[in-house]
Amino acid sequence: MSELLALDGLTKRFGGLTAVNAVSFSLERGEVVGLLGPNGSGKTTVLNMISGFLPPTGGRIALNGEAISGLRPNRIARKGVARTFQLVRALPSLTVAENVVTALAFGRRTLWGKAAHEAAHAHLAAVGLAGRADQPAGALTYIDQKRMELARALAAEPELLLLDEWLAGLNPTELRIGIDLILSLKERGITVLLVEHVMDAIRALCGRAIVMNAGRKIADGPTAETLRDPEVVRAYLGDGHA
Ligand SMILES: Nc1ncnc2c1ncn2[C@@H]1O[C@H](COP(=O)(O)OP(=O)(O)OP(=O)(O)O)[C@@H](O)[C@H]1O
Repeated sequence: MSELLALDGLTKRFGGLTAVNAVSFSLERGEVVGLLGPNGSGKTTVLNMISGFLPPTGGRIALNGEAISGLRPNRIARKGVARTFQLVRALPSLTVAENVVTALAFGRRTLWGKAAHEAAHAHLAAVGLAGRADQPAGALTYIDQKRMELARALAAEPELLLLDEWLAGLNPTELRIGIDLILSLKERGITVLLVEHVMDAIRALCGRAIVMNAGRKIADGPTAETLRDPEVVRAYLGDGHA
């Protein structure tokens, strides 16, 4: 494996609040890694800095050895980083396929016309939405909105995919489908960093887990071991989960 992403001393301050405090970690190509921690510990802020939605206050981010810290989101997307958001961002009056076509404009290769529609259909098929391509996005069920969001992220042909609580709100049957979809991304060689509170999903998907508390990284290692770490249990899981 080779290193895809490296964070070095990454810091974000909002006025007097240090939301992310000197966080360092790296991701190897092909890894699926969980980024965990209590509410407000800084996880989404880390994703926002990697994807360029927030400029870091300090520290460095490198993708494939190249500094990307502070670049704008569209530049970072073109270098191979895609993300999902905590709240699904869709254009409800457009069709499902059109929603994916709009995302293609922000990817690594800009596609137009027939090529764009063919690529959109391929991404929809990959997430199990082939039959819904021509429906309005606003008519989709919750799990299908999630699938569409994933297809939109895949439209950027990412090397690194950042999932921000993508599995939240799914029922147990849907959760199984969601986990299988993320596993299919891993099989395609996509590196995934997922912020998630669903521990069953973390255990099923992530070989490694990184845990944050109050802006700092407090643990980083094999998932089972990390979830037993006394500091992680105290700060995040509570005794019931241990
Ligand atoms: N744009 C912002 N301006 C000011 N404060 C912010 C901003 N974004 C985040 N924060 C603060 O930074 C801290 C970390 O927030 P963040 O959303 O990164 O946490 P999180 O670990 O993702 O939490 P959750 O699990 O609830 O999503 C919180 O105290 C939050 O209120």
